[in-house]
Amino acid sequence: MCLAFYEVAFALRSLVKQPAYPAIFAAKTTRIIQCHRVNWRNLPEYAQSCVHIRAIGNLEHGEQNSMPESIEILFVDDDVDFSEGCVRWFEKKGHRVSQTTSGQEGIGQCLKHDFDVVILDWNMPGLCGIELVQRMRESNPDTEVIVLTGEGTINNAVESMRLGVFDFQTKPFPMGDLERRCIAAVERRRLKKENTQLREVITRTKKPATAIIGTSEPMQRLGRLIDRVAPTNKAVLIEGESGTGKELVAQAIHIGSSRSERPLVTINCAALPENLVESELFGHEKGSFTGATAMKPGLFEVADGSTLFIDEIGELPLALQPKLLRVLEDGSLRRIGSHKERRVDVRIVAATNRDMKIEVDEGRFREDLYYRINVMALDLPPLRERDGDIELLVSHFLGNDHEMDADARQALVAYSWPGNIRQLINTLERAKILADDGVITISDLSEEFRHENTQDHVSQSSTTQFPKVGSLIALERAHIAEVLQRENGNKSKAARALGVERRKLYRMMEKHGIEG
Ligand SMILES: Nc1ncnc2c1ncn2[C@@H]1O[C@H](COP(=O)(O)OP(=O)(O)OP(=O)(O)O)[C@@H](O)[C@H]1O
Repeated sequence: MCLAFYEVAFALRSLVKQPAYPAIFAAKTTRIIQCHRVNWRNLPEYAQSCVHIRAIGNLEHGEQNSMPESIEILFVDDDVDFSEGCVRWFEKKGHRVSQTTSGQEGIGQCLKHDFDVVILDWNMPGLCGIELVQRMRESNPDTEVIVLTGEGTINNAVESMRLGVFDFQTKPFPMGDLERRCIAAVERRRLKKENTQLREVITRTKKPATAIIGTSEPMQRLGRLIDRVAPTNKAVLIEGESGTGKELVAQAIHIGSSRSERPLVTINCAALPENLVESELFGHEKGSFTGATAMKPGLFEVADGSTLFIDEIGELPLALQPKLLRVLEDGSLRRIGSHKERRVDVRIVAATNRDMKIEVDEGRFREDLYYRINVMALDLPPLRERDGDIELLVSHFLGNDHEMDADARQALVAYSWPGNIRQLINTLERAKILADDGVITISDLSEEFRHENTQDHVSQSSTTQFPKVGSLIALERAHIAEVLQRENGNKSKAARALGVERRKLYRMMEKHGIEG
């Protein structure tokens, strides 16, 4: 059978003539409110005249979604026979269904659990329809609400749409259609979530993923391991010195997984003040601490269905480690200030430049968490151990507008690269600026490259270029930049040299706009 699918919209211009809708008019002027699919025959006559119908497609039964996934549904209806019938029908279809007979209980359940869809009756003793929908939307803004009522007045329909319910239907309503509406509601929920994810990721992503360059033996081995591990759902721990490309490897693992259509979400534990890490990862409710002016989902929720890359996991505060362990064990978490248990499906890829075994031995990292994140370990070799890769990387990062003479190339190949690929990129960027006529010579490289094979890259003659006159802030900036350069971008070493914690160094770099 071929079903015509209609999107029915109430044209506001007509509705505003009805005194019952001034609030909508004030808020949305000429916009059209979506009313989704309604039973045309059930609409009161005057409503038909102000309804705009647009066919959005013809679908064969079952064509819409070949195999509906299991949906978590809550029925709130005081008609026990009706809702028990619904529960049985939906359970047979493989959905997970709960049921309550009062609005108050329904809200209680929603506070404890994150349902995909709530199907509720409009007229129940105690809370009226509007109040119930309002409270549901407040407590669970992500849950889609479908109203199924015996008294479908246009007034109620419009009020519910205004409150953001997904659909408003009158009883009796065929079960098959109700299931299709639930599937569509879950799709809207998924799209909303994806939208949040994308926005979050866009604000965080500095640049698109880069190809991993390197044909040396250790890099070929790494490539094979990435191919093996990427399609699994297993947690991966990437270890390696600073600047060896750990973030790039995390991106490659995500791209090679079945989650690649969703964005990779990243958090750097060292770049955030300790007290913000928990809220970033797990989210918080409004008012749960000073400054929590609005509810905010954490990155675990943002990464639901995708991969979360936890950079510098060795910096994760000890007090938070049990909470992370719990998500890894059963996918459950609670936002700060909330009793509600939420479930997420997130793959963890973590990275560190610390020796995690030492962290465990010295009591800074929980052993049980270490084994959870270390299901598969990838060890990134330092650049000095990648035979032949320096030449490839130099050619790649030189680009088409610059050349390099043989002496300069030789100096780069002979160098030990303590700051790895990041240092190599910075070295080339600097040399490109200094090069005459686009040709880089040895004189365009800094002092340490001119002394072949020098391991002591901290040149005695390299003096800090402090501004002669200037503010304390400018002095601080110059000093941090100089120490970072001297340590070839290695933040752990730079932090040690500056006598501050790594986390503090990140904040100072951010404050001064120093790139890492
Ligand atoms: N094999 C590679 N091919 C091309 N570019 C690379 C490669 N490895 C690293 N890079 C580049 O080097 C820079 C540093 O890499 P990345 O940030 O992934 O290192 P990291 O190991 O995560 O560093 P940190 O530990 O300091 O966070 C990035 O610009 C990255 O794109």
